Amino acid sequence: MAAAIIGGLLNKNYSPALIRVIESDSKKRLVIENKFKVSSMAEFKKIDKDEIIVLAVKPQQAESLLKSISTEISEQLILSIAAGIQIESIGKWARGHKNIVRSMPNVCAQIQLGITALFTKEVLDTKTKLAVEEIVSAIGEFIWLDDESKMDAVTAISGSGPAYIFYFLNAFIESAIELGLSRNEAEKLCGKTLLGSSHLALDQLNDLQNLILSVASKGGTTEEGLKQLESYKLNEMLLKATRAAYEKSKKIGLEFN
Ligand SMILES: NC(=O)C1=CN([C@@H]2O[C@H](COP(=O)(O)OP(=O)(O)OC[C@H]3O[C@@H](n4cnc5c(N)ncnc54)[C@H](OP(=O)(O)O)[C@@H]3O)[C@@H](O)[C@H]2O)C=CC1
Ligand SMILES: O=C(O)[C@@H]1CCC=N1
Repeated sequence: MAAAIIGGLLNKNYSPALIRVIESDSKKRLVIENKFKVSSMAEFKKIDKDEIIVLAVKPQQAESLLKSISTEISEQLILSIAAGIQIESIGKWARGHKNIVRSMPNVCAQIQLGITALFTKEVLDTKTKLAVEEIVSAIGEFIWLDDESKMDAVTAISGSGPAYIFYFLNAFIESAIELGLSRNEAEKLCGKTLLGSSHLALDQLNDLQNLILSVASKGGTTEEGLKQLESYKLNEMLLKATRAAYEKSKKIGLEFN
């Protein structure tokens, strides 16, 4: 995800000189430097107070990392993308630090079509708020949440969501092959169907039933397919899947916080 954010910023003509990566693995450091032409450090050192620290490690790595760098942090803003990790914990691990924004982006950030949810407990000054928004808009769109607890739902929906869509697309392609199409044909037909349908639906999200009806001609083929999806209760399965991800996000919160 960190690479996606860096890529997005560079794509928006952010100067590589403004970005520094902390990476302890020397081989990885070299790859990052070569790929993005940004500077990197093996470990966190004192930084300017108006720099933003993007916390992009795995949730289980956040506590030890923050504790180890807490004496180096002063009033910089910490922008966390770690799933489940609450602002209160980040503050605690960083010796009472307050200037924290918690966010949940998604993997579509890689092509700057991500959606990021943001939350902070602080009243950010305009400059800091704009700087945060500049970072997340480099990887797509963003929304501010009014309640941190919504972050678990966001994680289950737009954070994890791309994986459900990839899972669906993979199954869709396998079905197409099962019906006699070649892999190439199946990938092209299914991929473009998903892309076109997404674009069409984005304009009419409050009228999806109507869109469904516009495809499902009376007595036609789509009706038969839809009947099967309904009889296997795809909607209930989706609810179960998103609820499981939501509960896991809450559990990570409780476990590490
Ligand atoms: N993947 C996704 O779609 C999304 C992920 N997230 C969140 O983003 C965060 C990162 O996820 P993701 O990018 O998938 O995970 P990765 O494991 O790919 O990235 C985490 C990186 O942090 C590095 N790291 C660990 N400890 C340190 C340290 N002490 N100093 C410097 N670097 C360190 C890891 O290095 P090493 O491998 O050497 O340990 C690794 O390169 C997670 O908290 C996740 O919840 C949020 C939204 C979407
Ligand atoms: O699966 C995860 O835990 C992370 C958070 C959202 C997407 N990936």
